[in-house]
Amino acid sequence: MNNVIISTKKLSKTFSNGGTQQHVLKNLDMEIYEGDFTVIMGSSGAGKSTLLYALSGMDKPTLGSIRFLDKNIEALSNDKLAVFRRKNCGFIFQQMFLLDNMSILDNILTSGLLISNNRKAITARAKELLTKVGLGEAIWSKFPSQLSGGEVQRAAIVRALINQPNVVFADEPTGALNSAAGKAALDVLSEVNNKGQSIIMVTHDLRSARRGNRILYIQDGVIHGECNLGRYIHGDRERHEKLRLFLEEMGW
Ligand SMILES: Nc1ncnc2c1ncn2[C@@H]1O[C@H](COP(=O)(O)OP(=O)(O)OP(=O)(O)O)[C@@H](O)[C@H]1O
Repeated sequence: MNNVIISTKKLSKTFSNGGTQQHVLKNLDMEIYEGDFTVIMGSSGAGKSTLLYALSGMDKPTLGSIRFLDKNIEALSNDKLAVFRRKNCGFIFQQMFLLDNMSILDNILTSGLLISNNRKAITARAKELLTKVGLGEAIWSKFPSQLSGGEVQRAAIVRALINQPNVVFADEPTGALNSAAGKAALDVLSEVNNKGQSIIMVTHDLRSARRGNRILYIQDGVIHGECNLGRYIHGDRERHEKLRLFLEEMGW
């Protein structure tokens, strides 16, 4: 088994909604392994996104700790956390908008140049990734407002991957994509995972979920079950069936 890259101890997240308290994550202990494509599933409202935000340091837990590499991220100041995230994390979240006043390519280069000053290499990588997700040259100079939702989503995926982060956090990365565009996006995620980057993805979509090698099912604020599928192999019907049976058992 690979090294642990993120672990939580008694992780709790409670929201106060109009005087009532909602305990979404409850004393949750879990580990994420380096190099894994971890998928978080569960019913709507179970707390999948809440968990993803906590693991990635986008949101602070109410109680408990999150060890990410050699840092307890819940204890970091906002500035230190921002530096840590920039160095180690890529985010594919629905609400992570691109900057409106910049072209698609510039949006991606701006992220890339935050941690590297090799403009030539960053530009080449950006163009390669854009092409892989199906965004050809014709749209590189367009502004986000001139693109469809699915095109923006694919550009956001490239932006998340440009710095080759240790961990890519993805929340329904294919949510706005049709079948072909979704496959292209998932192929890029599988490819970077095969090269060693860890991925943690929340999804409801079976086609996306079966890319993962480890599926975690969240229920009642804790990890209720897990399924190890092994590395993704294209066209492997057995793994699809194994995932389907696991989800059926979990009551999905
Ligand atoms: N910022 C917030 N303030 C108050 N309540 C919140 C907040 N964020 C999430 N919640 C509540 O916490 C619960 C879990 O939300 P979360 O988005 O993590 O669920 P999810 O499993 O990702 O759901 P879905 O699959 O529907 O996206 C929901 O009941 C939601 O309303």
